[in-house]
Amino acid sequence: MNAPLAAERSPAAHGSVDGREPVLTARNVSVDYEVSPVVHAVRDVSITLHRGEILGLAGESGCGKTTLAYGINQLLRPPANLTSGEITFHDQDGTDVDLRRLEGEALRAFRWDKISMVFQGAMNSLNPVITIRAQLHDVFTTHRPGMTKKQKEERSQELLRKVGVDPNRLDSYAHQLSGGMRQRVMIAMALALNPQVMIMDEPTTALDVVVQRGILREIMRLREEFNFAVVFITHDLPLLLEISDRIAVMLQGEIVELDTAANIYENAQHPYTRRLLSSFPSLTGDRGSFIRTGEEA
Ligand SMILES: Nc1ncnc2c1ncn2[C@@H]1O[C@H](COP(=O)(O)OP(=O)(O)OP(=O)(O)O)[C@@H](O)[C@H]1O
Repeated sequence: MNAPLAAERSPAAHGSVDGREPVLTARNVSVDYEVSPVVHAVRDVSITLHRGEILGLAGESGCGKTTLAYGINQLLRPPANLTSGEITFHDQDGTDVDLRRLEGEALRAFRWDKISMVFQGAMNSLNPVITIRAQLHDVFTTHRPGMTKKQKEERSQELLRKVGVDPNRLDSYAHQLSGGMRQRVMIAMALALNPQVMIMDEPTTALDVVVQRGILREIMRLREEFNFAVVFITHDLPLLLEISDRIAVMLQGEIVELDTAANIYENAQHPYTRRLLSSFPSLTGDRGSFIRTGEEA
C-alpha cells in the first residue's frame, strides 16, 4: 500500500515550467508588521508564477507564507505594511496590471475575477444564515451584473458538480454540510469567475486525510481542465512534493530555495530544506494513493 512519491516515480515527470508564460511576477517584496519591535515578516522575496503551474510554498509556521500571499493579493491591513517591491499580473489579454496601484473598486473587481484565494479555514467563512445558492449567486451579482438569474443558477449548479458536490446542496446552509463539502463549496466559489490564479492557503489542513486527498485530486483535475495557476501554501512538504511543479522554501521571511519538486526531493541545496525533508517520516511511509495522477499504489 506504500505509494511512491512523484519524485521517486519519475523525477522528470513534472516540475518543468519551460515555455510557459508568466502570469504573476513579484519582485523584491518586503512586508513588515509595524508593531514594537517591528516584525520583518517577508524579506525581499522574488517569485514568478507561470500559467497553469502549481507552485508550492513551504515552510514552518510563522515563516511568512500567509503574509506573502496576502501581500501578493493586496489584502494586507495595518499593522502590516508592504514596504517595497513590485507585483505584476500578466493578464491573458496581454495587459500587465501593477497590483500595487490597484485600489478601491478596481481592486475589488480584480480579486476573484483574476486571482482568487481559498483561505486557511475558509470552510468556516461561509455565511451561516444564507443558502449556498445565495452565496454563489452573490458572486455573480457583484462581478457579472449582466448575468440573468437563470444563468447564475446554471453556473452555480455546474460549479458544484465540478467540485464533486451534488447541486441539490444549493438549497443547504453551511451547517448542513460536512467540513469537506464546505471546503469544496469554497473552492467552487474561488473558481466561479474562471480566475487565472488561485492562491490556496492550507486549504485542506483542517480535514481528515481521506477527505483531504479527495479534495486535492479534485484541485489537480480542475487545474488540468481550466489551466489556472496555483500558489499552494502548506507546511506539509511531502504533500507539496506530490502536487507541485516547483516548490519555494521559506525561512524567516526569505525564500531560501526554489526549484522543481523533483530537484527539491532528490537534490535539495539548502540545509533548511534538507532538514524539512528529513523531519517528515511520512516521506518514507504510507501516504496512500498518488494524488497527482489519482493512480492507486
Ligand atoms: N498582526 C500581526 N502583528 C504582528 N506580527 C504578526 C501579525 N501577523 C503575523 N505576524 C508575524 O509575522 C510572521 C509571519 O506570519 P505568517 O502568518 O505570515 O506566517 P505563516 O508562515 O503563514 O504561518 P502559519 O502557517 O502559522 O500561518 C510571524 O512571525 C508572525 O508572528
